[in-house]
Amino acid sequence: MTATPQQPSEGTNNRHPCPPVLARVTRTLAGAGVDAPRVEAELLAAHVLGVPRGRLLLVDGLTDDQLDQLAGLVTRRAAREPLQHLTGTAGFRHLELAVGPGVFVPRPETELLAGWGIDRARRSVEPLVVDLCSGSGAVALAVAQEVPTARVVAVERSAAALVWLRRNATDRAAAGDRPIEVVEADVTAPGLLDELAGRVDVLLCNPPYVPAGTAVPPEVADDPAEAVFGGADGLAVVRPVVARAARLLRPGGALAVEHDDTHGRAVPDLITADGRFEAVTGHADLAGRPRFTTALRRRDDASGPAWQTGSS
Ligand SMILES: C[S@@+](CC[C@H](N)C(=O)[O-])C[C@H]1O[C@@H](n2cnc3c(N)ncnc32)[C@H](O)[C@@H]1O
Repeated sequence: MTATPQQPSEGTNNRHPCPPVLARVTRTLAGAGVDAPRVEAELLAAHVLGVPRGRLLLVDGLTDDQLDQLAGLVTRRAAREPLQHLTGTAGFRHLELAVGPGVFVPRPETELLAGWGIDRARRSVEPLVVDLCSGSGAVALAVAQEVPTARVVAVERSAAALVWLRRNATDRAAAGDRPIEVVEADVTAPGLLDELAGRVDVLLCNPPYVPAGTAVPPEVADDPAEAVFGGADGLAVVRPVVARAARLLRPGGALAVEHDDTHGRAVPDLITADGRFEAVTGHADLAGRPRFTTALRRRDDASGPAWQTGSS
């Protein structure tokens, strides 16, 4: 799309009607290899106009200034800057989260993991839910919104991500959701949240899991590397998280861990091999690829409950 505003045509009152603008933006984004160019064209135009996407065609076109602003955003998006960094927000289930450089942009596939966790949490009266590797707070805040009786603890290590997490947590609390507890910590640290050992009802985690060296699309390259890459085999954070989950969950408590689509066997095997889980189940994402694994903390722990012995 050209950044030069068009001359207003007679009768448009200095307005550029949306349909042809959207068509041009769509062509530009498609040419840049953006996956859903029409949807993104509409989202960018809606952002500039300050209206919901569904109301775009009811708007009386864009002004010259708005067209300029849109052209600037389209240029950046065509250079594959993430859409959510341009709009400053990311939708996640029923939430609109603030995101930007320094924090992982929440993905639609993680909504499924969050939904599974929410369903499990609703089975307890006042569930204790832990979200490890919390990033923007997407999973933790979705639970807090959808399970108002839940006590939710969100753990994140990155100072940059924590800024967004705390901002989103403050915004949601101001909107009336039960405040979540934000913990700055390394989820692989021995002793993490030991004070909750054996008491957690649901533990959710979307860790960095892409094997180091894997080629990723430009938008993913804009996410912080520590949010994306999980060591040589992609399991460097998953392994200690599973051990920690076994220690923190109560008997019968529920675990869900997101993983790479190449780990559809490795993560269920790893959880099973721990010996403290049962009902280990793989789940696919919206595209049908293996995406997260769930399990329940065994009630009959033959090796003795780790949460009583002090081991991790
Ligand atoms: C894939 S992102 C997930 C963010 C969020 N849960 C979501 O689903 O959108 C992984 C997050 O884990 C954080 N992280 C990576 N290693 C960590 C560690 N050892 N301890 C705590 N957080 C870590 C990263 O900073 C990043 O925010």
